[in-house]
Amino acid sequence: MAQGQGRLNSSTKIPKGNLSDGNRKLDAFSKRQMLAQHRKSLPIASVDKRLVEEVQKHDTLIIVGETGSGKTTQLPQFLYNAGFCGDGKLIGITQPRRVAAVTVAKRVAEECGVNLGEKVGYSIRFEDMTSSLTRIKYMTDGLLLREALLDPHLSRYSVIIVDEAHERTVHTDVLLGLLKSVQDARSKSLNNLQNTKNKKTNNDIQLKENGAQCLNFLKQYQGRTPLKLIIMSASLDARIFSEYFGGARAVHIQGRQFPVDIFYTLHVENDYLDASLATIFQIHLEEGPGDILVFLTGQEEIESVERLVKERLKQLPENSKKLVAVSIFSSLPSEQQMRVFAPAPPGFRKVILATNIAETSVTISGIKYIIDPGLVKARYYDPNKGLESLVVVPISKAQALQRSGRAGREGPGKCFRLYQEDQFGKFEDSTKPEIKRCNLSNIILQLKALGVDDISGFDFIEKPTRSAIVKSLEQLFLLGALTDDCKLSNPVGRQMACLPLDPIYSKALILASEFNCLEEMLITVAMLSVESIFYSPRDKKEESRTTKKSFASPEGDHLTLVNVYRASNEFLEKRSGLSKEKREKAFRKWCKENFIDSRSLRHARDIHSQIRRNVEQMGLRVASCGDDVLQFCRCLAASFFLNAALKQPEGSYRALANGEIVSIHPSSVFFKNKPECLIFNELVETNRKYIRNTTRIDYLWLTELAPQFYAVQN
Ligand SMILES: Nc1ncnc2c1ncn2[C@@H]1O[C@H](COP(=O)(O)OP(=O)(O)OP(=O)(O)O)[C@@H](O)[C@H]1O
Repeated sequence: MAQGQGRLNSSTKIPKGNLSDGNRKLDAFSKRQMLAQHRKSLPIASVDKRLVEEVQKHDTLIIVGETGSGKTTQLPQFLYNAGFCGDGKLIGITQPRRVAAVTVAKRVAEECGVNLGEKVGYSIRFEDMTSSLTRIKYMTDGLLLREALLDPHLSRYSVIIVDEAHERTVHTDVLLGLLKSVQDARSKSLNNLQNTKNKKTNNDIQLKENGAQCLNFLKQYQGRTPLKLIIMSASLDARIFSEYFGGARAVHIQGRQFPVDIFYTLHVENDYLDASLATIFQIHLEEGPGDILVFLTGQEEIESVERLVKERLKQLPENSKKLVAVSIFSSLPSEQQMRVFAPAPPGFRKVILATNIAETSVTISGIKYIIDPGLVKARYYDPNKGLESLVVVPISKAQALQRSGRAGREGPGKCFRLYQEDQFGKFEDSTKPEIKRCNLSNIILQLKALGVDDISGFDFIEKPTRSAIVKSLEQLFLLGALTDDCKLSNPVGRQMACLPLDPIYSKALILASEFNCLEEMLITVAMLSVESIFYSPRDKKEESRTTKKSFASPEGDHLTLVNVYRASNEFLEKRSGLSKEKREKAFRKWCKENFIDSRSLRHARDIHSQIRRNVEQMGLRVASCGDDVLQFCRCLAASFFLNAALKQPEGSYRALANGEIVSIHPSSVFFKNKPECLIFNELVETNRKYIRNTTRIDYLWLTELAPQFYAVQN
């Protein structure tokens, strides 16, 4: 286990006590009293008036304050109470992650004593929990960008708080640029109106006399308040943001609630999974009560540690077995993610195995111990090769601080860093902005839809490389989303921008309505939007392979996914008479027997209903190609032509767009029986360059269906 000395100390302390345990026993009234007391004890509470004044004085404000000091939950309430929601305006708070938006909104609704969706609500992709009463709205940064498509001046908002800005997600970065221009536009239009008002009141007595005109004018005037923008985090370099916003004011909130002692290892840990496991059990057996949060790099790793925890528990004496493991990662459906927030059964300790999804913003009640191996899985995109790689890299200092900050929120905590202190010293201060390492097609499509034609001229806080912009523009042009002069095409580009999907998937849906196979494509896109439908336990590899074959389509992985989805439909329809619980139980059993991840399939079914609604609203024709699966394969070729590959003599493939030599992923139906030509969904580099989700196509279709690319090149 890690050893060392405490590093963080509290400057503000409140009496010890486990709020959530107490809460359960209290009635609603005393619960509210307790919440009110808790609110008062937060470090931010002592500076509430000052913060409100700062927001009143400055249009842009940067707030840096310790983790857990109360920024996310309290500031919106201070602003609401100070009258920032007059005229029915909203305070919007963006989060980089869905789970944070949902859980923080729930907490704030509870603190305000209202039902979620009334005064306090949240909105995330595929889920809206707001109403006409909502004034404090938590949402993902991506969602606010989408809102700007419909309301370019974000006129419903008086304040926007961009929380956890240190994460520098591509959405946060673009949002900052957009908010800067919205602020500008709103101030200008306000000045114009002010001038008009002055002129009119000076020269035009009629205005005062004409009640209707005056009322109209006032309405117009009041609708255009300046947009207040607040940028927040516990770990951001205020200087960068301040410079970007023309010397915006930055304030620091002092103090944290409870101390978190930091421990480092004395030696380098070569096997961090083994070290994590050892630390979990050392805490469990030697430390006092309190739950554990472990940061791992991905689903596979989480599932393997979960299995190892269960195995090791079997070897412990009966009185030491009271430990439950729960996991959280981004591809889990929201309702499954929420399980980590439920208390452990009485007398049990909970260990949460999480990716960096639980790194910022969230408070998980009961967490006292953090285990941080110091690693994260990050996506890197090479625009020249069109190659995405998933690489495990060291975290930044900012991330380490955020991770330790998940403890010390309800009482003192401990953070075990499974690396040496001098290793920590070598970590980058902050995380490399995502915009510098991701495929930009999606974001460029959205910017175009927002009317930003000159992407290179857009005021990014940090500009992506020119080659990344050019490559993405080229891709969008080839997909038909842009015209020759790089404007959004009508209707295809506009329709693509309306769908909350990767441009290539949106294009596949639009084309599918022409190929009469939108029903199959909707299923395919939904199934591809979740991590992995099939799983194969180590001890049942052969059995799971045989079961998977029963769904396999000779055309490839896409129709195999369609077969799984339809089989689940059939299964559920036959049990439509059962109660919801019984049906769900039967569904899970069926999934288990078929080596299907029930959580992923449930999630895919939800996504399917959402995007089906989207395409219906757009007026696309939803029809099935029935047995004419060739139509579906041709449609895949017409949409994924940029991802076509040809078999090489030695059995590998050459990706036609970039010449990369790639292998078929072992999970594919074509792993052994390889067709001459295929299209794939993903090209990912892990230990090799793999293509995943493939369908057999005829090479000649490419020139016929995508002449814009193949007729020129070949
Ligand atoms: N869901 C919750 N359950 C229990 N306590 C909570 C919950 N959410 C917040 N709290 C309490 O409110 C405090 C302030 O939380 P808040 O999220 O506002 O802090 P923050 O300053 O935004 O932290 P961070 O920078 O880590 O996001 C927490 O430390 C915790 O004590």
